[in-house]
Amino acid sequence: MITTTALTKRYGDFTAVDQISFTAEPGQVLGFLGPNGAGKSTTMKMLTGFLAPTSGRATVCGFDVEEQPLQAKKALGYLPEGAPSYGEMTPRGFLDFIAALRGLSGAYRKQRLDDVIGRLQLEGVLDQSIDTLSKGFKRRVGLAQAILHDPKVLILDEPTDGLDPNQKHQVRELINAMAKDKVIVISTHILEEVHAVCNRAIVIAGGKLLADATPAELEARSRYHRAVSLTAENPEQAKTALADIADIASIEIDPQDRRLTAFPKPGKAILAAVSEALSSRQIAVSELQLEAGRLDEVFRSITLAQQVEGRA
Ligand SMILES: Nc1ncnc2c1ncn2[C@@H]1O[C@H](COP(=O)(O)OP(=O)(O)OP(=O)(O)O)[C@@H](O)[C@H]1O
Repeated sequence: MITTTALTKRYGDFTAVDQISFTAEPGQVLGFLGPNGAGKSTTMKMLTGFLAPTSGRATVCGFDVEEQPLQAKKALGYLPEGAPSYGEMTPRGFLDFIAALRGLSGAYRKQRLDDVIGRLQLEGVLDQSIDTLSKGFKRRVGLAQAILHDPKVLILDEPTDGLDPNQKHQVRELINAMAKDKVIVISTHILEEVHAVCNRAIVIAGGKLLADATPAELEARSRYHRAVSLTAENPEQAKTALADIADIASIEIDPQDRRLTAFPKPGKAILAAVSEALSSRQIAVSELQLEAGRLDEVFRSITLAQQVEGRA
């Protein structure tokens, strides 16, 4: 389990992280979402003991990160932003070095090394210097060192950054496979990643925690939540056919792709009425979809509102 209590980092007059408090339990994959410079990495660095907070505190598995740093660090694995720094080492040498630092020995050490090398598919590059690896392999070596001691808490700063779509998929599967009994915190800009791996999302902007919810709860804040969108041969004609449905608040036709979206009045369900109105007027529709909500739109509205407030 991890907790932060009013965790704050100031650089002179500038507040990079502003009183962030949350608790995360095993089984949670918590996504830190936020625009560039939001304070995600700084929060992670304070959680992992790499940066001292100006005020507030963080605990990992009950250990205060500042007062009991060794116990806290033992319980966590950390993938920092970017790549591992020991570029002249090979992945084999680097992982051996980390295994020694983590105090792994004997059969367990071999089992853990084999496990992470296999999971991250590093077999083919074990003896090549890290400097000469592709960005994706560097990232995978970084991930391997983070999970080598099978920690209870994993803090992963943009774990899929620099990976190609197949590798992204593999790393997301790896995170899902490890999620059951660990607390995993990942930072990301990629909203589809939140869908793919997170069961909870914290939105940070301007150093402040602005939302803490499940991805579905965030989507429910979208104006697209429970909207019905469709592609029709003649969208204007479809719009006219839907005009009399009392529970529709508004209808928009996208000027780019000509897709029609009908937005329900608060709390209303309109899918059945839309289908009925279209079929009774025999309007051809190639595709019709009930929307869950759009995370990108919710993300924009939360973080832009903070920017406006921050400037005021
Ligand atoms: N050592 C420092 N001195 C002054 N300002 C800093 C320092 N380190 C970070 N900052 C500032 O703190 C803010 C938060 O940075 P941070 O790296 O935590 O953001 P982030 O959310 O991780 O961004 P990104 O998504 O771009 O990685 C930024 O405005 C950054 O410029």
